[in-house]
Amino acid sequence: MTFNVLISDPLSEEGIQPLRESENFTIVMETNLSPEELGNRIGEFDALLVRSQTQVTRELIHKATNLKIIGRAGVGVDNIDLEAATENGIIVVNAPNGNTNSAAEHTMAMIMALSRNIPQAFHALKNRQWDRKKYVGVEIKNKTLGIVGLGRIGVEVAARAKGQRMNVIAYDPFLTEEKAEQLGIGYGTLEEVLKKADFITVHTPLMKETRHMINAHAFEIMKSGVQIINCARGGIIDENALYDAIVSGKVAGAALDVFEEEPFVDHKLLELEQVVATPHLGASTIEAQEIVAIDVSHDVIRFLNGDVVKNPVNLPSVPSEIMYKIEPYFHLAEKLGTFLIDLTNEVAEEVYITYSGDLSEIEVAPLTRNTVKGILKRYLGSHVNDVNALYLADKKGITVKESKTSSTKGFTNLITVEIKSKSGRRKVAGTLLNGFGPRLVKVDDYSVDVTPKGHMVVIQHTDQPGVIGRMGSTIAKHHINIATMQVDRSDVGGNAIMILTIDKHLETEALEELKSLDEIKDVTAIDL
Ligand SMILES: NC(=O)C1=CN([C@@H]2O[C@H](COP(=O)(O)OP(=O)(O)OC[C@H]3O[C@@H](n4cnc5c(N)ncnc54)[C@H](O)[C@@H]3O)[C@@H](O)[C@H]2O)C=CC1
Ligand SMILES: O=C(O)CCC(=O)C(=O)O
Repeated sequence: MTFNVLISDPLSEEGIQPLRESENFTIVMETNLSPEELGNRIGEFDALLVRSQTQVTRELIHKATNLKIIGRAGVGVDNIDLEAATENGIIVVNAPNGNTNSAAEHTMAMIMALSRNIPQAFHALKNRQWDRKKYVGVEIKNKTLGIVGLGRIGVEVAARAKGQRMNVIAYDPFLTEEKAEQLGIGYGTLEEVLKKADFITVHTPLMKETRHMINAHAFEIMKSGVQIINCARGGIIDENALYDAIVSGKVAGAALDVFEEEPFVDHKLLELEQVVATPHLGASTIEAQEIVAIDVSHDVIRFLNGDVVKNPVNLPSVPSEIMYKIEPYFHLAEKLGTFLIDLTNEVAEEVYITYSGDLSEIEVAPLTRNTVKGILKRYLGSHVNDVNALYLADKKGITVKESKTSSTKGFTNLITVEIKSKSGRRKVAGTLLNGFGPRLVKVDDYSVDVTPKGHMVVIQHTDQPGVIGRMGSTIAKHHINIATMQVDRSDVGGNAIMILTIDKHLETEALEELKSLDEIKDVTAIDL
């Protein structure tokens, strides 16, 4: 199978070598498409690779009928409509580590440029003006750098600023006093950081919670003469409030790499001499571009070849050593879900999944997604995948609950799935037998031992002589071969269950004939 990959922003040629070298990938690099042209072409592609320029909107995603994966060669995914991608079962991956150093170095370069007026002085000199008085700067040694958002880049900026003998104070909702102490920096609330700092640099993602977090009120509580740096995302700082704060003299200068609207060429901020700016260059180094492109290329290859990705954005990431342990259960989990929803033959209202034995000690969220995928496939078809299974269940009002128990019931591992529907509850359980693969071991309270695979028939009947013979001859009449048969009963002469695996699908006519037999209470044909 060949996969078509569209690269719509400039990516490092060395970085996309893994894709070029993969036999089953066709690469199209078109970095100047208008939104309309992109919309017209996107339907041809299985994968889309972008940086921050291409806007992957809901509208574009709706046109992307074959798209399976969006790779963001960088960190921020605010140019991608994640909800629309998730809803449509498209996985989004990014490259969160490749440009950390470059962004931190750029931030330091901006702090230095700002404190010593380097861009302004150079600009004057280019215009043949030798002015030493006008461009007197400030030292950064012993000044306080306030960092808002102490993630990968924030931490690297802190280390570099300490190297420049700055005092560093940071705010991040996940930062603890102990962690700050380990890093040798101060720790404060947002307000404390804003009040104490001489330089303030933001390193959060742009989200609704961080949009305009540096606003008119924030500028009001800052020290007079504060300098502001934004190498994270335009929109974290309110540009109009920043303009006013500079004009009023409250803010002495600002260094901006990112803007609310990009490209940013015609804005009143650029008219202010106190503003230095770069056109979103934080990650623009040879090293960073190569690494981020390599990272997303590998994830695209992994995903389209059916392997587990390393940097999912709209799926929780699971460490590879855990993934290695649970991957063998994926098939079992999905088949249990499908088997049970077919048996229930009604819309699920609640789904309970219990993991026992070995599985009680590890992260099982991917198994829950696979089970729910197995269930929802029966309502929604192949459009359901790992990415959107839980999202779609939620949209359909289906509650999914996961629990763990160390009780093994004699199995080293056991997944029990129970569905509550309008007319009651039904459950199945399955195990993975070492060396023998998945087994269905319980249907409601009956014990069975069946490989959940292929064409199956579940027959509920009363336990009495002759049923098996009559059922067998009815099936034979329809030229269907029975491959395996499992029977269990509640008690002698009570309720019983028979599970057959057969060589072809049980057609309606045969099914109705089976149902009409006296002792038979229900028959369900299941194709896994
Ligand atoms: N200018 C450029 O070219 C580049 C910009 N970036 C941008 O830098 C930003 C940070 O990147 P990373 O450090 O890799 O991300 P990260 O995810 O490692 O760190 C983000 C930090 O922000 C914190 N945070 C979230 N909400 C917050 C809030 N309300 N207040 C304070 N902190 C909050 C998080 O707890 C996290 O620690 C992203 O927006 C990314 O897009 C990244 C690379 C290059
Ligand atoms: O692709 C780029 O150059 C921008 C990098 C960036 O902003 C990010 O990684 O979030």
